[in-house]
Amino acid sequence: MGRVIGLTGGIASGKSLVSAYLRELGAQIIDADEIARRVVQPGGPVLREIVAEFGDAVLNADGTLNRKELGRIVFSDPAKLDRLNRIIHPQILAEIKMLLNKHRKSGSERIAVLDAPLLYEVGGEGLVDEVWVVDVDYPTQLKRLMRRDNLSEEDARRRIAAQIPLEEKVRRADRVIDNRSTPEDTRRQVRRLWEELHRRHRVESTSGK
Ligand SMILES: CC(C)(COP(=O)(O)OP(=O)(O)OC[C@H]1O[C@@H](n2cnc3c(N)ncnc32)[C@H](O)[C@@H]1O)[C@@H](O)C(=O)NCCC(=O)NCCS
Ligand SMILES: Nc1ncnc2c1ncn2[C@@H]1O[C@H](COP(=O)(O)OP(=O)(O)OP(=O)(O)O)[C@@H](O)[C@H]1O
Repeated sequence: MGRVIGLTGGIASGKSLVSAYLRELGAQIIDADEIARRVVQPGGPVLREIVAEFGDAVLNADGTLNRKELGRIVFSDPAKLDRLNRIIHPQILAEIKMLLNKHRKSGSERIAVLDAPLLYEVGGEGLVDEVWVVDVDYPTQLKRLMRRDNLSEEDARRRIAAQIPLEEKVRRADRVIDNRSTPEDTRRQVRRLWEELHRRHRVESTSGK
């Protein structure tokens, strides 16, 4: 009851693609990137702390966070990224814990998927029942990231380097989805894992676990 899968991987490895399929299959998606955007809304303590640390240059004229500018600052300097993480990660984690508790307490049979690029980096694997990692080879990841976010090769490499290496995440994963090939191929793997999860689940409930 209330089972939770942690979905992670590298930047631009294909988590959004996989979580969209999982949603179609009936999963309830909890999106950490979306939570990260919510906790920096104007008027809140997190945005105030960010401005105190990085200055007014990280604000748009309307008082919202200038994400592009903050991204430029933190992804070119690991010490600055660390300072941002110390401000924002505790808030993101608290929000995730609250949503997962709500899901578990609801008694819902629905499977929840926590889509969190930094699940391992923030020590969040203990919050989920199992971890699925979306894998891709480095050249493909780099190419897709540059194209999607319109980044130079150097900037894309830096963003990839700001995370635990994907090979390590793969080693730590319970299940791995290989997203090197076509979206259709990935969809087939996701469906197989989803069916396997339900088979395991049924065995567990009939054996009284
Ligand atoms: C620096 C910010 C403002 C840049 O915003 P931008 O809109 O350009 O990127 P977006 O938030 O969509 O993130 C894109 C991808 O970058 C990667 N990424 C984001 N934050 C981080 C980080 N702190 N460390 C390493 N990689 C990160 C993730 O793979 C994410 O999916 C933003 O990424 C941010 O607030 N980051 C800190 C919050 C965080 O850690 N988010 C991840 C959720 S656990
Ligand atoms: N199998 C695929 N074939 C071709 N392009 C793909 C494939 N999977 C994903 N992409 C493209 O690669 C980019 C990255 O994928 P996606 O946004 O799903 O990654 P993500 O892991 O969610 O990234 P982030 O960590 O930044 O949130 C997107 O532009 C997406 O359209």
